[in-house]
Amino acid sequence: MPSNAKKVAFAEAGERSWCSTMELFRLFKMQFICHLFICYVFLVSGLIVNFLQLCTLPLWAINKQLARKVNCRLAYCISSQMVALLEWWSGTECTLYTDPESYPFYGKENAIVILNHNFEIDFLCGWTFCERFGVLGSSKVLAKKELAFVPVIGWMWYFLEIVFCKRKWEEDQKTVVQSLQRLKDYPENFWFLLYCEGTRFTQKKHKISMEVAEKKGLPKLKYHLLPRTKGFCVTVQHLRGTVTAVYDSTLNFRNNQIPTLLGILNGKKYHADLYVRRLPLDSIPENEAECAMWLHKLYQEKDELQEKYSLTGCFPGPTLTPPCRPWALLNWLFWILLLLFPLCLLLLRLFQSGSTFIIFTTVVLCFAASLGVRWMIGQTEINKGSSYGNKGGQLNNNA
Ligand SMILES: CC/C=C\C/C=C\C/C=C\C/C=C\C/C=C\C/C=C\CCC(=O)SCCNC(=O)CCNC(=O)[C@H](O)C(C)(C)COP(=O)(O)OP(=O)(O)OC[C@H]1O[C@@H](n2cnc3c(N)ncnc32)[C@H](O)[C@@H]1OP(=O)(O)O
Ligand SMILES: CCCCCCCCCCCCCCCCCC(=O)OC[C@@H](O)COP(=O)(O)O
Repeated sequence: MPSNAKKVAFAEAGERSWCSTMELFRLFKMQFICHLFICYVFLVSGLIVNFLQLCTLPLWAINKQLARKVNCRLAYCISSQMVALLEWWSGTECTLYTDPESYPFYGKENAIVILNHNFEIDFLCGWTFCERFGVLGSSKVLAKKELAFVPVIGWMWYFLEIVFCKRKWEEDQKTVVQSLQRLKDYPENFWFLLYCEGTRFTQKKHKISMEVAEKKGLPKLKYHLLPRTKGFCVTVQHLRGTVTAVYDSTLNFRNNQIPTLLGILNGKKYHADLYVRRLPLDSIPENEAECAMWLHKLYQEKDELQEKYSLTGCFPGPTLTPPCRPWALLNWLFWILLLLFPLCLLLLRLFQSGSTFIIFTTVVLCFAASLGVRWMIGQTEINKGSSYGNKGGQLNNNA
């Protein structure tokens, strides 16, 4: 065989074996036993971190700023595991479309992030960008109160001073303002995420919110629910002087993919596109009614952008994707190695004991834990979402 043909045959054989290895790895990632192990690491490490967070309580009285910094690092141990799952396990790619003048500010200032709420893993893509710009541990959100009770993540959020709301303004106003005031002297750079739509997009919620838009004389949106303006206005008002910009962010997935957390756990690769516009906070009106109108106008622009994306399959402008950092993976590997040994020891002891009762109890406990994790994953699923936004509600005259 001529040497060139030999080289080609060699390269082809190499490629074939690479492909079959990747195929095996793909099948491996879909195995239930892998998911069980990932969830075991997440749950046990999460509960350890929650316990350590609890131990920082006395520190808050002595040195509040130090306690906050410690809690940011502890929270990173939990949230970065989910980011590692997205980046390294599923291999999902995240592309950032933004202008080069804004890029140097990301991660170097406090900002309010506005994001569309259409996907089950939009929060995870948000976290991924937080990780890449070094603000994952300190990232904040205006979250619905129900999430505070989710073990691990919800409990971690208490110590991160996350702002919770019941989505009933009369009850929320006081607590939301108090929580925002507390962030004024936060010792780490943070991004404060606001899903102004207040709930995830469903056809029913969209139809109802467009009826509200019509009654308010606002233009209809095709890809977004009508934004709720109170949370945004109050955040801008109370974080003025603390945050310097609003990051108007729009997320989409290539080829009309509908990503899910279960898909990520199964190793399914997605491609996320995020478009970010940096808007200086000074450009946002101080007057509440004007601020609300500003937000409605922003959502009209976001809607036009989504229309462009659906026509062209990409956002306009340059892409400047921050590189994937190794820390999330290293943190995950650390917990895997730490928790693998006691698990093996436990399983060994279990089978050595030969006791049917102990083995049965362990199987029942594993089953209960996996049901618990399944419930947690359910929190991210749109079809299990709340009924908030399914009713039009009363209208005031001011938009
Ligand atoms: C460089 C990279 C950049 C970016 C990277 C991207 C992101 C990374 C950033 C940070 C990551 C951080 C964390 C992420 C991790 C996890 C996040 C996970 C989840 C949390 C998400 C949630 O829980 S979302 C739900 C909770 N949040 C919100 O609801 C926020 C928005 N809502 C508000 O602001 C509300 O105003 C409120 C909650 C404060 C109060 O709500 P309420 O309903 O009581 O009052 P409203 O005044 O808003 O509503 C009444 C008015 O609305 C009109 N109305 C009635 N029906 C409808 C309807 N169906 N649709 C629209 N409007 C309606 C009604 O007429 C009233 O009108 P008024 O004229 O009287 O105002
Ligand atoms: C290493 C990783 C292991 C993964 C396995 C375990 C995964 C456990 C995941 C728990 C995730 C809990 C965090 C939930 C964040 C959900 C964000 C969200 O999207 O909330 C919805 C609200 O905005 C609106 O709610 P609706 O009114 O639409 O209803």
